[in-house]
Amino acid sequence: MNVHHTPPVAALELDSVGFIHRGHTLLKPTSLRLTGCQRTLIMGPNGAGKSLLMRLAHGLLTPTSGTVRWQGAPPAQAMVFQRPVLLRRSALDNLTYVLAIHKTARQRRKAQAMSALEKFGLAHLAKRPARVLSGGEQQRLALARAWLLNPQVLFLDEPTSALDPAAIKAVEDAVLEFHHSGTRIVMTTHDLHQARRLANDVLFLHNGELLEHTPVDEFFTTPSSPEAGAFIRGELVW
Ligand SMILES: Nc1ncnc2c1ncn2[C@@H]1O[C@H](COP(=O)(O)OP(=O)(O)OP(=O)(O)O)[C@@H](O)[C@H]1O
Repeated sequence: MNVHHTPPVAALELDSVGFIHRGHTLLKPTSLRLTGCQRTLIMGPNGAGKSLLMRLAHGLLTPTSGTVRWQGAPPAQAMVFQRPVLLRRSALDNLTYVLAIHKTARQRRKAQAMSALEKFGLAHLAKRPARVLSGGEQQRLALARAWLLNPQVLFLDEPTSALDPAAIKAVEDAVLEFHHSGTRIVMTTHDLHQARRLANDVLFLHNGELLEHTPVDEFFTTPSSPEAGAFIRGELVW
């Protein structure tokens, strides 16, 4: 199945990236740089601008000011959403469809798709309509689909917020699997425990402003903004 990459992933640079909608500043000018094969967790209360920042970084939204730039060739990217968008087809066909779009030879599609289903513990559900799968199974199917794209950067927007602990564990294991194969991870979460488990570094947003970009240990032990401190203590309600 996928031949995972070894070349270094291009750095992503945001230079004074802002987003204003109908006169409201939703993201204040934000500059940051993501390099290497890190797991970056974007944290902050509801409405802080986490998803917005991620969509701008992924290129789903165009900033109203500033620039989003890859240093070098833009890498293969995939994005996993809070609620997976799946086709009204079987789990297997959701995957072979993606392979067809990416022009994988017809005779190789089924084997590759089955291999991805196996990797994410879904082989026994291959024939089941994707839309009747449980929330956790659907999310794993979305991850299997992303795996087939062999992304160098994987963006995940609160992929576990609707899941129970066992399903959360399965998704987190899958995220680590991507990372081990050389994929940079950029993920939003509300969950402090999840950030401690997964993050190398943390981006902390509050009211549309990036207040911190720090290694995870530093974020939890010596946050530099009072807002991050309050968030960590559970005092910043959302
Ligand atoms: N494309 C858009 N057009 C207009 N407003 C937007 C757009 N995307 C997000 N917003 C607004 O920007 C603000 C930040 O939204 P965002 O979804 O980024 O927050 P968040 O930090 O991810 O919050 P949550 O934790 O609730 O998901 C919200 O007020 C939202 O309504």
